[in-house]
Amino acid sequence: MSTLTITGLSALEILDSRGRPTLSVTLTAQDGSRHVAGVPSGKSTGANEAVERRDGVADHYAGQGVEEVVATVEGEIASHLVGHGWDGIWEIDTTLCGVDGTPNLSRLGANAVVGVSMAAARAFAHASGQPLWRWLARDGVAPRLPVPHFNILNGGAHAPNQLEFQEFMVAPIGAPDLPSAVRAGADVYAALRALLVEDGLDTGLGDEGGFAPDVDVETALRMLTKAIDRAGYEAGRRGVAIALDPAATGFRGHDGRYLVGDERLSAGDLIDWYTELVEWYPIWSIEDGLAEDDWDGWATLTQRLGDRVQIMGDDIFVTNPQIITEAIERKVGNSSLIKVNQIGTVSRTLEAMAVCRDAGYTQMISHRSGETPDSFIADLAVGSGCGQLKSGAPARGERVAKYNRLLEIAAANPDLPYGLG
Ligand SMILES: C=C(OP(=O)(O)O)C(=O)O
Ligand SMILES: [Mg+2]
Repeated sequence: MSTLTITGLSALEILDSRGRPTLSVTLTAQDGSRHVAGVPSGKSTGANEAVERRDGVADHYAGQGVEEVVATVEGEIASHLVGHGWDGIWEIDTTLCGVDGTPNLSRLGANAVVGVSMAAARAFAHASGQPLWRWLARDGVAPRLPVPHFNILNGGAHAPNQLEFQEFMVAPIGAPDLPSAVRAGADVYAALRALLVEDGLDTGLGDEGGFAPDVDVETALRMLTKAIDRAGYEAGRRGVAIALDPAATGFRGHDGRYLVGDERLSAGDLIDWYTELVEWYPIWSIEDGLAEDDWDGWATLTQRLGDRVQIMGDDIFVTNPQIITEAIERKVGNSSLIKVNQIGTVSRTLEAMAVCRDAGYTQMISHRSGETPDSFIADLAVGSGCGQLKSGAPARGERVAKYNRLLEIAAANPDLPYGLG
């Protein structure tokens, strides 16, 4: 094991992909090497996520800044970390959580903590002489190149249209290798653009780089299926499948009904509709199909569709090992989305993934809708061997940075397997 002595810690307020303030953290190690992490930021956040801290006063250009968070990294956090030798990321992360003292990192800010934790992980990888993905691989886990899930059609909180579902992703599950999968994502994205133009629909983009036309859910699914075909791929698991993130908390009314078009659906109605959609379209995964507090509905959804599609929790699980453990006990979902900033440290992220693995729950590593060019999650997806990554459309620099990092890893490591595993 390599010991890491931290000699410096600094932070900077930068902009994320939405033009909102976020921070980058730079950690300097004893050998003079510098390790930088860019902090992402979600918009459709789960109620139980670790808390992103922002300055109290909304400022003139982009909402609330993070200057106080920058000061916390350089002041309080640095005072606990700099000048000490550390034996592992667990030790640093445990110290950060202890110094924070709250269950959700709200005092220091999860954005401060996660930036330091990611930079520290990079420093440990460097000290061990390994690429980040290999250093992140834990005992008993076989690294692999994940199936990229390209979010090419955006709705919900990420787009100005009326489309209820937040994300319509294409997943080249049947591609022979990672480069072919990335090419397939780009081909389908281009085909969808052409279809939108042909139909006179808007080709403006949502927050994650997918198109944001004003269409309803079934039209979106029809267009996606057609785009897959038009691009020359087989629609379905042997070729390019569809994954949905309805992010259902976002279209649930105060009375607990789900508001879709003119309809006010119960959880049961919505589950019936999902069952039909899975029948009619090549859907392989549904994330946040019901609201985050609708645990009974989730159990029913899992019972009804869990043996046919991946039923994945995002807002409901928030990458929290305790919540995922409860979900496993209650047979809620069969898969978890994994977002590092949702739980706040690299160690707790790895713990959440281990809990999933032990229970046979699949996992998908995820970006946030507000991103930087940081490609940490690409390495995490490979090292964890989970087989799935979502990072938005195959366009826009902050999204493409992750897919391009996968391509780099693939090129340098031709023996790494590709696929769901
Ligand atoms: C990536 C997502 O969105 P956000 O980052 O806004 O939570 C998501 O809901 O899966
Ligand atoms: Mg989600």
